[in-house]
Amino acid sequence: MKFGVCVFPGSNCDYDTYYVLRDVVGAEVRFLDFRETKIQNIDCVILPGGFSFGDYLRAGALASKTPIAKAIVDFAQKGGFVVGICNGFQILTELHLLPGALLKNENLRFVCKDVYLRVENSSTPLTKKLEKGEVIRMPIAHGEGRFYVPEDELKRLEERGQILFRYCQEDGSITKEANPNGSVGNIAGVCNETFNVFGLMPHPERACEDLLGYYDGLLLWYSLISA
Ligand SMILES: NC(=O)CC[C@H](N)C(=O)O
Repeated sequence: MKFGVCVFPGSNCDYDTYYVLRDVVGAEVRFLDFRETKIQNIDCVILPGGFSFGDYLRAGALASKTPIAKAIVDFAQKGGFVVGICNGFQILTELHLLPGALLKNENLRFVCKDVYLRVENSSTPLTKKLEKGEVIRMPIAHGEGRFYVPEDELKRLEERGQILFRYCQEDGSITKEANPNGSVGNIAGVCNETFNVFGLMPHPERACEDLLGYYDGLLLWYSLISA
């Protein structure tokens, strides 16, 4: 599987993602500039974390108006895999490739900490190496991560299996205390109806090496490369 990592002005997880895919996972990967108009010879596009265009207007809003964003919509509509991490997730909701919106955190603060995530659907290309109900650990670092969808849409997402991860306690219980930003239903990650576009606020690329203290993020990349 060939990966492309998008680079916007203000991206700051682009090199981490590139490094993990190339040096830890051993995959083929190249950078994609935000001015590019076509995505060729790539199987999976990663929209990395960061502060694209300084988060002006809303996080992800300006990046969603770039040439590469238009190409990503086309690529996704043709069935290509797209993964948005944190700011990438925000860009994908702005593009309406993923449902809902990411609002300012409930406490109006930037939150940077480790979280536990419960796997809600383990039969998607991003989660197939995980077990349903399994608890994994990764860091978060965001100011606008409160996932919101109206009640009826939330129900539809649950019925279709589009919820990938929920913030939980270490034992997997879903509680208000485990929710770092006030996301509806403790939701940390979702996918589209056709299971080829994925978004999550936690950072799997920062959880791939023993040296950093965790490696659960690797399971997501291994899932994708075996998809
Ligand atoms: N780590 C990130 O990608 C940060 C996302 C975004 N800039 C926010 O603060 O919400």
